[in-house]
Amino acid sequence: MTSPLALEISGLSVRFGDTLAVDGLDLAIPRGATVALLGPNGAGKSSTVNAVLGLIRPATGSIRVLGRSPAAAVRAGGVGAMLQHGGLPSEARVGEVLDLARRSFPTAWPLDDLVATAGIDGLLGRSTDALSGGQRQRVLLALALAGAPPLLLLDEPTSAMDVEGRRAFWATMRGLAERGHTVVFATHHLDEADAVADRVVVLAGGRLLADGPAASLKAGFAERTISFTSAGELRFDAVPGVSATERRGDTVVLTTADPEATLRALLADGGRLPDLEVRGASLEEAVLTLTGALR
Ligand SMILES: Nc1ncnc2c1ncn2[C@@H]1O[C@H](COP(=O)(O)OP(=O)(O)OP(=O)(O)O)[C@@H](O)[C@H]1O
Repeated sequence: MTSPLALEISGLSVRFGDTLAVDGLDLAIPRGATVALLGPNGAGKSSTVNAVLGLIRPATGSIRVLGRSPAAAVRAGGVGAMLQHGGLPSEARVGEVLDLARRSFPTAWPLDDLVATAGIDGLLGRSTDALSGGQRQRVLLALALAGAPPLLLLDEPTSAMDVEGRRAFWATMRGLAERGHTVVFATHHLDEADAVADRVVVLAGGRLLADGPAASLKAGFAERTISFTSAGELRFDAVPGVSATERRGDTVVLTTADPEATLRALLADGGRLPDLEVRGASLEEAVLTLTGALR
């Protein structure tokens, strides 16, 4: 029977000498999910991705990819990857490299659609040595997609892309997810993870800290931020609910566990709050708090 899971990781540990890069990781990712791997530098994201691709041998644990061993899944064209240090052959045309990649898979992605999906229109005749960082990443994406793999593993895929390139890239990923592909990506762009992933996995020191929808992660943080313009030297420490105050130029930023009580007090007696904004924790704040970078 075909496994309903794209990825099943049990008790995975990866060791480099004295460094335990991944420490007892359990993760089950169903087919069709879009999952972000988050965590600070050295958290173990790349080590996990590399182990799933069969590029490094785990110290302990087991990994099943589309119901098979990593090597068998990769051999069968089940997995496409964009790695952090992925390279392109030198002195070749993009079109030639792509042709070669497509020919090596049992089912190649149709060229026209592949070019449109990866956004590399106009680059096929270019030398691989004459690409910008963002163009290079899109060509690497096209190579990852060449075999129409059900599972995509992307390690910081947008790190060299400009804002427009990122937007286009994530629109492509959403399209792939809608077509049933499973997308697992490591990133430091938490806003992107929040917007794109239906599930986020937070690692630190090789351990799993959180695993669930971004909304549940953020909901665990009851505090809200209230900001408004106030030029005076008024102090807000004693306002009900307020646990921290900060002034950024003319803007006052209050952190409160009870936003209703805080606002009621601020607006009492005809008080005015120009440019008022109330917002919940961002995914960035939630992850930084979880990983201990914020109090
Ligand atoms: N080839 C290697 N040899 C020795 N140590 C390594 C190797 N690769 C990774 N490490 C170590 O393993 C730990 C986890 O690294 P990993 O690259 O998996 O983290 P990461 O979460 O991907 O970090 P980043 O966000 O910086 O890419 C780090 O302490 C790192 O120094």
